[in-house]
Amino acid sequence: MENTKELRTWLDDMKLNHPLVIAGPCSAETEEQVLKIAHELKDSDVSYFRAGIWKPRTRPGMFEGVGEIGLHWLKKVKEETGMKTCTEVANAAHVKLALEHDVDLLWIGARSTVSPFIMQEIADALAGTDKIVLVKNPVNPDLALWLGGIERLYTAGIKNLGAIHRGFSTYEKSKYRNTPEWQLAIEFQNKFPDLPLINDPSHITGKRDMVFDVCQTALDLNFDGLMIETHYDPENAWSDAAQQVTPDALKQIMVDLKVKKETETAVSYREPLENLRAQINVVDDQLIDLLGKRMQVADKIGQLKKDQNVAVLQSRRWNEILGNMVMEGSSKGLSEEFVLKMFKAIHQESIVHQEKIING
Ligand SMILES: O=C(O)C(=O)C[C@]1(C(=O)O)C=C[C@@H](O)C=C1
Repeated sequence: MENTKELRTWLDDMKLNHPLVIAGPCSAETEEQVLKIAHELKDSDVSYFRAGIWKPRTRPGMFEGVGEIGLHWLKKVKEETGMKTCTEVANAAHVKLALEHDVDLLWIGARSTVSPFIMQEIADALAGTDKIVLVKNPVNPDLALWLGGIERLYTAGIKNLGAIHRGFSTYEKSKYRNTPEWQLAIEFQNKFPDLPLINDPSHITGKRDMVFDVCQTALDLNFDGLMIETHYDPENAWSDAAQQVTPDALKQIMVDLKVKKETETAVSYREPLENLRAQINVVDDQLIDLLGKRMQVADKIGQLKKDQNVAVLQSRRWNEILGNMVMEGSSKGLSEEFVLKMFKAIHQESIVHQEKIING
C-alpha cells in the first residue's frame, strides 16, 4: 500500500471547516440514552455518532454491550438527527450485522488490530464495501502491526480508510490510561501523510479532565479528527464512566480548541523561523558530538572491565546518574519522563558499545 492523495478523498469530500468529530457514548445502554445523547449532539461539530454495541472488556462478568438491538437504535439516530453513525466491529458476524443495518462507519478496536487472523477475517467480511473503516492502533506500540492491519483492508478492496490513535498499554503506570507515544503517531504520518488520522483522547487519558489537553496536542500534530466519548450522565455510564464528557462539555471543547494552520508563507513567520532553526541545527550537532564523546569514554570503561573481568551493568552507578540527571533536568525545565527516557536510551547504547568491546 502506497501513500496517495486519494486516501483522504472521503474526508475531503465532507468539506468540513473544522476537524472531523466522532462522538457519542462508550456503550449504547438503552434506546432512550442513545437518542437523548444524539439529540444533544445534533447541533454541534459532530459528523458521526458513535456507540459501542459489542464491548470488548478486559475481564468477564462486566457489561459487554447490548448487541444487535443497538443497531436499530443507531438507525433511529440517523433518521431523527441526520448524523451518520458508527460502531466497533470485532468479527465477521459483527460486520455482517453492521452492514445489514447500514452503519456508515466501522472501526476496529485495539484488541482486534493485534491479531492478523481477526484482521483478515474482518477484511474478508468487509471486502469491497464503500463504508469508511478506521483501524485503532494495536494495544502494543507496533507501527508495522497497525499498518499491516490497514493494509489487509486495503488489499480486500476497502478504499475509504483511516486510523485511530488511542494510545498504548504499558506495564509502568503513568498519568494516562494508555500512553500516547506521540512519536509513533508522527512516524505514522510520515509514512502515510494522506491517510486520515483521528485521535481518541478518551482512551488515551481515561479521565475527562485531561481530554481537552490531549485534543489540543493532537491538533497541534496535524491530526485530522477526534473521537470523543460523550454521555449526558457520564458518572453513571455503564462503561468507562471516568472518561466520558457531557455533550455540553464536548461543545465547549470544540470552541476552545485552537486549530492551527499547517504552515505559513508570510515573511514575518519564515524569517525568524529560519533563524531559530539554524540555532537548533547548531545545538543538534553539539548534542551528537557530545554523545559520540560520551561513548568513547564508555568504550574505555568497557576495555577496563574486559581486562579486569568486571560485569558491564553497574546498577548502583547507573541509578546514581539517573537521579542526578532528573534533578539537573528539572532545573532546566525538562520533565522527569523525558530525562529518564533519554538516559535509558543512552545507557542502552553504552551497554551495546561495551558488549562489543568485551565480546569483540
Ligand atoms: O560506570 C560504568 O561502569 C559504565 O560503564 C558507564 C555506564 C554509563 O554509560 O554511564 C554504563 C554502564 C553501566 O551500567 C553504568 C554506567
